[in-house]
Amino acid sequence: MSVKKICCIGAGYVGGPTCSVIAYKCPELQVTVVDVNPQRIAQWNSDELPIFEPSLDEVVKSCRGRNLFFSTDVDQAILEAELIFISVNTPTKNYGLGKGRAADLKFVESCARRIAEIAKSSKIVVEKSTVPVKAAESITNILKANVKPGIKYQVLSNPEFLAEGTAIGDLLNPDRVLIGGEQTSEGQEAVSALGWVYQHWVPREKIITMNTWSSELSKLAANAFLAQRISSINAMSAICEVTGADVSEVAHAIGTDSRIGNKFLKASIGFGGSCFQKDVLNLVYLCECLNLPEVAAYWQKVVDINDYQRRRFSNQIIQRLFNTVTSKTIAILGFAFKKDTGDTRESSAIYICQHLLEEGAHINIYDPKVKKEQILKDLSSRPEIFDSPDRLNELVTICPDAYTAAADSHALVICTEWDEFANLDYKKIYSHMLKPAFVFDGRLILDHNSLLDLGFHVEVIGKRLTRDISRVVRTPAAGST
Ligand SMILES: NC(=O)c1ccc[n+]([C@@H]2O[C@H](COP(=O)([O-])OP(=O)(O)OC[C@H]3O[C@@H](n4cnc5c(N)ncnc54)[C@H](O)[C@@H]3O)[C@@H](O)[C@H]2O)c1
Ligand SMILES: O=c1ccn([C@@H]2O[C@H](COP(=O)(O)OP(=O)(O)O[C@H]3O[C@H](CO)[C@@H](O)[C@H](O)[C@H]3O)[C@@H](O)[C@H]2O)c(=O)[nH]1
Repeated sequence: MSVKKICCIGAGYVGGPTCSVIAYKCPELQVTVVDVNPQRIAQWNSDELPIFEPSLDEVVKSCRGRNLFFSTDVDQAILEAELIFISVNTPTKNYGLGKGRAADLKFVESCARRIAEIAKSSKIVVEKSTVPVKAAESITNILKANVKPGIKYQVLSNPEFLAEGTAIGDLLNPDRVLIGGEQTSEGQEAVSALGWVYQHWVPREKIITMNTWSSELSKLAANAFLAQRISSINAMSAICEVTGADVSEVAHAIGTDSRIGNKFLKASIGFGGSCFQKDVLNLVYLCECLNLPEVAAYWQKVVDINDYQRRRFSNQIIQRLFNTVTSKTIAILGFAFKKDTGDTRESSAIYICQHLLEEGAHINIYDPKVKKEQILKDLSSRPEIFDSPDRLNELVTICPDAYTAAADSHALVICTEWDEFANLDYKKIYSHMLKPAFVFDGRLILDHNSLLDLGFHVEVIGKRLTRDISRVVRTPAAGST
């Protein structure tokens, strides 16, 4: 089947950037991204895109209206396209069977049903959303059960590996593109058709093809391995803080082993984002359903350690502030789940702020890209913390910059590794904070010795660093040798 028109259902963090890059690299293809959310589509058609992603603006503006379209007319786009990406959200189920672990596939299923109802010609349906193994089989069953005469469907798995904040670079220069399909001649023809789209810019050797189930599992496996590395280094960070070892040195030492590699070994306040926790829990649930309880327990620990790391960090703040933060003011720098994105889904900052709010702390929050309404919405996800509706607004202040957030605060907490936080005037910040002034670096981005010299009490993940210890280390005292 030759592909001329592509439709993508779901104009989110994946559908939007992925299809913009396809349109950018394949000018002869017409790409239409559709969504049921009219506000989102209006933003994609405006000067202020619904998501912040470096270089996304340029890519969208170079092809929007030429061969890239954003629309709410889902049916028309389905009707016209030969190839349809399903790129809708697959959140953790919050009801019924598998609640809190299984992926909720209701949006994926509704797309399959819509395609079956609308299509008047054969389609290649591409599962771009992250799904449990065998989801493609369910999509195929729905399509085939509703098939009209003369129409044929092929369902492919083509998971997305982009990371937010680097999405455009990841899409333009992917480590690999994975395509899973049926091991039949029609299946392989569909795999080739999708491969042809990517071959416009991705070298052929980076396009990996396999059976559908391997492809689906590979996506969950990749995220589970990445999340597991973070939980592993964060578990090491707890040992470091007790023993006096330095987690960055340990990460460097193990990362030079080419079998381990040096990426994804940055200790932190725990991984956030819409994917890692959701996908690891999805894997845990899959293992339980497959009667593999030991395997399920193994992966569950990756999430448990992440929860532990977040709680450990907020407990450390409370302990260092003389065991109480009640009515104290704490400045939180960064609310997004990582730098270079405005996305806050599952951000560790949410959990840390909620722990501090539970203790009655006042918090001043500054993030360069997250909007006030989003922060307040995220923090109110646990209404039981606030004994009255006004309490949230009483305890939380959203600030226009880091200096305002820090003024008159007892402590400054780095939650997101935004570059600008490393270059602030900490002398000025110190002079406007209450004393003793504390800095908690949850991302290991600050110059800790300079902060100590300015008079701050400094606490960092994975390293015991007090003013006194630092002095001993940096200026060997007489008689210490
Ligand atoms: N965010 C990431 O970085 C990332 C990376 C790789 C894979 N993924 C996976 O990709 C999928 C999408 O993630 P996302 O972050 O783009 O989600 P998102 O929530 O940003 O976007 C999903 C969009 O789908 C729309 N939608 C839902 N049902 C629809 C329907 N029936 N018809 C039309 N539109 C519909 C929603 O309105 C929403 O705008 C998920 O499975 C996710 O796990 C995400
Ligand atoms: O060494 C590290 C690396 C990351 N993180 C944290 O881990 C989280 C996730 O970061 P990252 O993986 O860079 O961003 P995501 O956008 O969540 O991307 C992940 O999830 C996507 C959705 O499935 C996949 O497509 C990507 O390949 C995968 O990296 C963030 O909170 C990071 O701060 C650390 O704490 N330490």
